[in-house]
Amino acid sequence: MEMTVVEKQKTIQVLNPISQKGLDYLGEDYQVSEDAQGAEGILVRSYNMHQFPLPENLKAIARAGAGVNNIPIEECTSKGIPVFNTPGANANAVKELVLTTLIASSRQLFDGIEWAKTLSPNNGPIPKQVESGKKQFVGKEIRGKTLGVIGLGAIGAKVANDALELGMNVVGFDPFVSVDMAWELSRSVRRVYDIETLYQDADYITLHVPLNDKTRTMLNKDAFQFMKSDVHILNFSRGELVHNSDLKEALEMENIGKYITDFPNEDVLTMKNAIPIPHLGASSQESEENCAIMATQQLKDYIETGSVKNSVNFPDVTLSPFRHMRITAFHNNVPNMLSQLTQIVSKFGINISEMMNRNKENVAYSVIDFESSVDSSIQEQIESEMMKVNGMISVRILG
Ligand SMILES: NC(=O)c1ccc[n+]([C@@H]2O[C@H](COP(=O)([O-])OP(=O)(O)OC[C@H]3O[C@@H](n4cnc5c(N)ncnc54)[C@H](O)[C@@H]3O)[C@@H](O)[C@H]2O)c1
Ligand SMILES: O=C(O)CC[C@@H](O)C(=O)O
Repeated sequence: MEMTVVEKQKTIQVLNPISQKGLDYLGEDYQVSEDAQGAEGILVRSYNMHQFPLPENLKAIARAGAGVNNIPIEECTSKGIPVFNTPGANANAVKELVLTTLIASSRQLFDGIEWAKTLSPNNGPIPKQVESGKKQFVGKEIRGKTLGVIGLGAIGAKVANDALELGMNVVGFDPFVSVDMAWELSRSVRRVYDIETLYQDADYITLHVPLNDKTRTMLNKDAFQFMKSDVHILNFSRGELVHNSDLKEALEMENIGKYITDFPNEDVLTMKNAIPIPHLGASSQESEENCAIMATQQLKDYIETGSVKNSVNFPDVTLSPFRHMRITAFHNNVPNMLSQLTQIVSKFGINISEMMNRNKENVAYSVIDFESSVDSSIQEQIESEMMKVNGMISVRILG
């Protein structure tokens, strides 16, 4: 009788809806579950993972999106779990919504629509009421006005370039802009090196920075005091970048004009001249598919080969498939690690076919390919010896 050995499927836990186009990339060796039971990978969008107990067997987390402030990065690093994101995959979707709302708020479209919905035939013919009431909603064209873009990454650079095409003057601020993004950016964007100049010059300000300890509440009363009193501020990055009570006061006192945000909270909903949008920046079919495909591929590639692409806490390493066995080790970025690891391998009389080491800030990732396979008891011994090396965080044996 012929026996079929059924390989156990790997489990990927999904914490938010992930486009099926992305999940299809996992193939039949994987099962997708909302349950943490045995999960080796997690796919997540905006779910807040800070109080979330990480599954015991977890190998990696992939964020289908850009911002990773909902993930406990430090905890993941200390446990040797890479966190991936999908840079640029939703940038076009966000850019389109930023430009849409920039024009719509400038033309008082949101207020106008709300007013139109309140009209009643009891007060006379609707067309007559429209024509007599529309004068309250005379807006401004954006052509010839100045847009200040804070953060010139994947989204900010796209917004800046397209705003120029719409006839705006664009001022950009980003002290850490990457070389790739600097190449993307039109030379007509005027870069400034002090943010106050941007605040002073801009008729519209759009925020495209990550939320971190340096950017939290960066828009506060000290910032608002430099701005034009009719400035429109667009926040499609994160709510916490803006100081709530300072914002409320600035809007009440008409020190700023309007606040358009993709991140409404209890306070924002009651603020004068605030326009709440229910986090729709990345909610296009194309963007959801792009993010899901990129996140799934990166997660699967890491689980199966140890390759690292677009991780926020691991160094990038592109690896070709291995023939027999591969060891990946994640450790502190200290001297002599690779030689300690090769010594352990050679003690077991194993030939090494390839090895490499990459670092990122204070951590590093070493990969060693074996020229032959070894049985599971030797694998266990190698893993346990490597885990004893000073500075070692995690070890995986693949194959
Ligand atoms: N509304 C949405 O649905 C949505 C979608 C995607 C991204 N986002 C948010 O937008 C943010 C930006 O996304 P992205 O794809 O452009 O990311 P990105 O990493 O490509 O760009 C961020 C840019 O901000 C710059 N920066 C960092 N700190 C800064 C500071 N203090 N001052 C000025 N610039 C600074 C960086 O140098 C980088 O160029 C994300 O972190 C996320 O929070 C929101
Ligand atoms: O998943 C989403 O809908 C939003 C994602 C967005 O906030 C991001 O940071 O990429």
